[in-house]
Amino acid sequence: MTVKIGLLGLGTVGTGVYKLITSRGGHIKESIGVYPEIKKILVKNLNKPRKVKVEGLLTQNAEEILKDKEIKIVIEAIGGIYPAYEYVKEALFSGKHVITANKELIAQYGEELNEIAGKNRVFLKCEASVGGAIPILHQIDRLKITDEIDFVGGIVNGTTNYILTKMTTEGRSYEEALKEAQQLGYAEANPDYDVKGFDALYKLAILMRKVFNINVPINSIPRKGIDEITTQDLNYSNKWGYKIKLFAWGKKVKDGIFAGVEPILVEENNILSRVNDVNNAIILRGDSFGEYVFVGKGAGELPTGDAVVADLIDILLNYDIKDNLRINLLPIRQGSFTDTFYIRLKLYKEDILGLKKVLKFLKEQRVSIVESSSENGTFAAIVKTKKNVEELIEKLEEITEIKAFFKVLQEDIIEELKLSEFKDFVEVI
Ligand SMILES: NC(=O)C1=CN([C@@H]2O[C@H](COP(=O)(O)OP(=O)(O)OC[C@H]3O[C@@H](n4cnc5c(N)ncnc54)[C@H](OP(=O)(O)O)[C@@H]3O)[C@@H](O)[C@H]2O)C=CC1
Ligand SMILES: N[C@@H](CC=O)C(=O)O
Repeated sequence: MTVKIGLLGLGTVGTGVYKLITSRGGHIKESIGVYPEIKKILVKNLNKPRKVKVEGLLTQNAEEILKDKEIKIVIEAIGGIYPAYEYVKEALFSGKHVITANKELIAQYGEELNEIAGKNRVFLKCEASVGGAIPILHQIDRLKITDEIDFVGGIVNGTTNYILTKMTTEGRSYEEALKEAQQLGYAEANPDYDVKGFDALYKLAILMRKVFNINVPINSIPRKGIDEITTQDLNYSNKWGYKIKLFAWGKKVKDGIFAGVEPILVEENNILSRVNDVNNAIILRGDSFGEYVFVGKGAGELPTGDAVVADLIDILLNYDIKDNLRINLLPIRQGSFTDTFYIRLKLYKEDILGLKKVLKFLKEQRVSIVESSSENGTFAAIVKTKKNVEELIEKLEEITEIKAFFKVLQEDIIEELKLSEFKDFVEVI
C-alpha cells in the first residue's frame, strides 16, 4: 500500500523530511507494509535552487495539496502562524492527518487545532516542534500514564546553545556564532525568536501542556533571552567554574505552576554544562521514575526530519495516546529556584565610592560573596542570599547600574522553590 503525502515547505526541515522519506521509503514499506510517497511540495519561490531533486513536485498553490483527495497526510514545515495556521486547519477539516514542526503554531493554537483534529478523527502530531530529534513528546505521553510528573525543563533551543558554546569554547563573537547557526539551518527565519527566548517559550508551553494538561497563555511566562550576555559574562562564569545556558522550566506545586525562560549559570559538573553545540537536554521528574534527562540534537535538517518521520510512522501504525484532559485552574506563579546569582555592575573608572557603596549594601543585606572581580569599572560577582533574589536585585538597582543578572542553577531546583506573588492564572484543560 502507498500513502500519499503533501509537504508544505522545503527549507531546512522540509529538505530533511524529503531526504529521509525518499531514502528510507523502501525500508518503511518492508517494516510496516506502507510506502510513503511525497506527491506535492509547496514552496514560496519556484526558482530557488534546491538541495534535492524534486522535478515536477513543486507548487506555489497550496490548494493543489489541500484539495487533493489522494493526499492523506500533510506535513507542515513552513513556520510562523500565517499561512501555516490556515493550511493546517484546512487539512484537518478535509480529513487529512497533519504533522508539524511549528512550535509557534502549536504553542498558540494547539488546543484549537487538536479539537479540530479530534472532531475530524485525524491525527495532529508535532514531535519535531520540541527538542529536535529527541522523542520527548512521545515519552511524556507514555510516562504520564504511570507517573505524576511535577517538573519539566532544560535546554530547548539549539541556536542559543550553539552560540553560547562557540563563544565560550572557541572565542567566537556573538554575531559570528549566530551567523554560523543560521548557515547550519538551526536558527528561525527571524533569529530574534531564538536569541530573545521566544522559541524556548513556545517549546516550554508545549511541554507544559503535555506534562501538566494545562493550556498556558505564553505571555504569562517570564522570558529573558541570551541577547544581552556579553563575552565578559561568559569569561567570568568560566573562570569561576560555570557555564551559561538558556534554561526553560516549569514546576508544578500544589496550588500553582512556576515557569520561566532565562539564562542561568550551571556548575561545570552539572550534566547541563556538558550539553553543548546544537544539543538540547530535557529533564523530567516523576514520582515513580525519578529523574530522566533526555539529550540529543535540538535542530538541523536530518535530526528534525527524523522526528517528523517518527510521527509519520506513528500515524501509519495508527498509534496515538490522547491527552488526558481535565478541568482545573492553576496559577502561574513567579518564583526563583536559587539563592545564588551572578551580577555584573558598571562602575565608573575612579568610582571606588561606587564599589564601596555596593559592598556596603551587600553586607547590610547579609549577602555573601562567593566569587568576585573588580576591574576597569566593572564589578562582577557570584553572591548568595537568604532573601528573595528578585527583591534584592530591585533594591540594588536603586544604587547602581546592573548590566547583567543571571541565576545560578542549584541541584535542588526541582525540590525547592522560593515562593512569591501569583502572577497569572492558567486554565487546566
Ligand atoms: N530549522 C530547524 O532546525 C527546526 C525548525 N523547526 C520548525 O520548522 C519550521 C520550518 O523551519 P525551517 O525549515 O528551518 O524553515 P525554512 O525557512 O528553512 O523553510 C521554510 C520553507 O517554507 C516555505 N515557505 C515559507 N513561507 C511560505 C509561504 N507563505 N507559502 C509557501 N511556502 C512558504 C519556504 O519556501 P522557499 O524555499 O521557496 O523559500 C521554505 O521552503 C518552523 O516552524 C521551525 O520553527 C523545528 C525544529 C527544528
Ligand atoms: N531555531 C530552533 C530550531 C529547532 O527547534 C532551535 O535553534 O532550537
